[in-house]
Amino acid sequence: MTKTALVVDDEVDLCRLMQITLTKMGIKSDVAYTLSQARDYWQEREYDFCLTDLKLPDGSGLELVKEISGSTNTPIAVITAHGSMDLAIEALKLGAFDFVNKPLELPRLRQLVENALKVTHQGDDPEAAPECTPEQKLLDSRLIGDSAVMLPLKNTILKLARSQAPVFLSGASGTGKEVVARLIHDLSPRRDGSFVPVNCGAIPSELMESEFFGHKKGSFTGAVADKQGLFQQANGGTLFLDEVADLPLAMQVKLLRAIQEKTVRAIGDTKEIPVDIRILSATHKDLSQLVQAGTFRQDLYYRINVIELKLPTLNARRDDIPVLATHFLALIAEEWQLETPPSLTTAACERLQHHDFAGNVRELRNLLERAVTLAETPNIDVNHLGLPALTPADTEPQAMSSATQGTAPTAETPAARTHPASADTLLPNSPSGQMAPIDSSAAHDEKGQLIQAPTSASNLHPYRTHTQHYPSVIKGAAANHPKTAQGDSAENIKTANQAAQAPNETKNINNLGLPAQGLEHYLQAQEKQLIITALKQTGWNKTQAAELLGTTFRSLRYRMKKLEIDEDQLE
Ligand SMILES: Nc1ncnc2c1ncn2[C@@H]1O[C@H](COP(=O)(O)OP(=O)(O)OP(=O)(O)O)[C@@H](O)[C@H]1O
Repeated sequence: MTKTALVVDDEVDLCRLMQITLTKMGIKSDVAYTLSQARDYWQEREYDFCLTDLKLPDGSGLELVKEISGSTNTPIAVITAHGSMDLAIEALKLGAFDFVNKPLELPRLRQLVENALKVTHQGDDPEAAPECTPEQKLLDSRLIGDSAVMLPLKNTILKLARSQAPVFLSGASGTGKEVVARLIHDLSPRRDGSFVPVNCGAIPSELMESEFFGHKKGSFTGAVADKQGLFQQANGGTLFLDEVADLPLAMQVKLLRAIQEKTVRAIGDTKEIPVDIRILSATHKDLSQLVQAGTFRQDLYYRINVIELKLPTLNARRDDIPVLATHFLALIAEEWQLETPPSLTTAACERLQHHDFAGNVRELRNLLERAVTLAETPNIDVNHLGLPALTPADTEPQAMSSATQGTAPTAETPAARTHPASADTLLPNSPSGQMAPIDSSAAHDEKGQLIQAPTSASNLHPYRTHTQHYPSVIKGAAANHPKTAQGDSAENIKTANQAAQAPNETKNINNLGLPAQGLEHYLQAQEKQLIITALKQTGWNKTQAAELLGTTFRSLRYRMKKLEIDEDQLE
């Protein structure tokens, strides 16, 4: 069916130019020269998208943005006078899909229109129930959790995916910021382009400019060939600036310019190259505080933080722990090629729901990996979790709410609501922890039965996040960080497998289920393995590994010395 557009601008020549461009793209369009005319057209007819100037004779195009995006899913883009970035940002905040600057550059206009049409293609099947759309299915299979805080978050993600606005993902470490960033990209009209994640804290400052913008051969010592920067790699797709707070100030200025101008210039090059990217960014730090402290530029903050999406801590959504655990156990079974998928006993599941997850979802996953490693059978019980026994006081609603760091409902936590278990049932080796076969698709059995990991691999994550491929960073930083290149998902999986299978020390349990060579030896082997896993995940960056392990850099360095962990010997 022919696509249709409404063009709103009072400049007759410009309208003609836009109409000709649209016609060449096979799109029929109506032109309105005033706000009221635009409203009339909008009432009378249906359009696939709208393109409006902001300055109209009888009002502001922002009003139209508010009206259209508030009542429909139809994308509306705005045309802004060159340099009026503030208005463009306001339009994006109000729900505009994208903006284009005057004087109009036709390639940019065509690109915008193509993206708008891709948005309108999404959810084209009017028969499909909202929960059955491919977008919703993808979202549900990758962002696990349907607690009260997750449902509105998922709706917002679907909306944000349709827009081109920069999104800033905030939230504590391990809450899933990278998972969400990937989802926004994969659900967006840019999904056919690349998703380029970059850990801003991992690039040595002297390599930063070359990493982001590229360089020409011979532009500095060591530039033996032309190199494409991350901006160009992300062209047509999404650039995800992870740990954006760690950008040095000098780089912040250059980044701001590239984001505003939508052009980059490689080191040693004379010409600017246009790039079409969407910027997503994230940090677990309080960026507004860093702005106040003067270590993060206000203008860049304003530019990347057009829309902020705050991810809840795991403590604030304890209802999701069973379903997350099921998901991770299925992943572990798949990745480690375990014959029988592991499953949690009721007691173990309840113990998890009472744990204070300072490391959020990542901690849950790591904890389960350790538990599967420790358990001799596929049944994961409380004693495999390595968590201290709960006291009756721990299970009281007040104690639970104090563990939520103020983010969960304080009067009555979700955990307390769903699992009004007595302290007895939460103690290790509770008699309630018996195996019982249940429907493998059930995330949590309300009768308090076993949590069983599904055997189907249909909704498994195709990747393990946190330490992602950063191809450009890796190549550039290789000289300084030779191990970074190995920090990819395959390596993570291998490391996890090693943790599960390889070290004889960790498996060295006698028939009585006790460490054959004594507790001390056994625990040291465990400690060593976990530290190596963390170091490998961070490309042997000790600061980041310490953070992953919830310890300090000094303590990690001390332990590495004590346990004789040496990068060179291990590789
Ligand atoms: N809702 C979720 N569903 C499934 N897996 C999740 C979810 N949230 C987080 N994870 C998993 O938890 C781990 C940490 O997630 P992620 O790296 O996205 O967190 P983050 O907030 O970006 O952390 P950091 O700030 O430390 O970079 C990953 O293994 C990820 O796959």
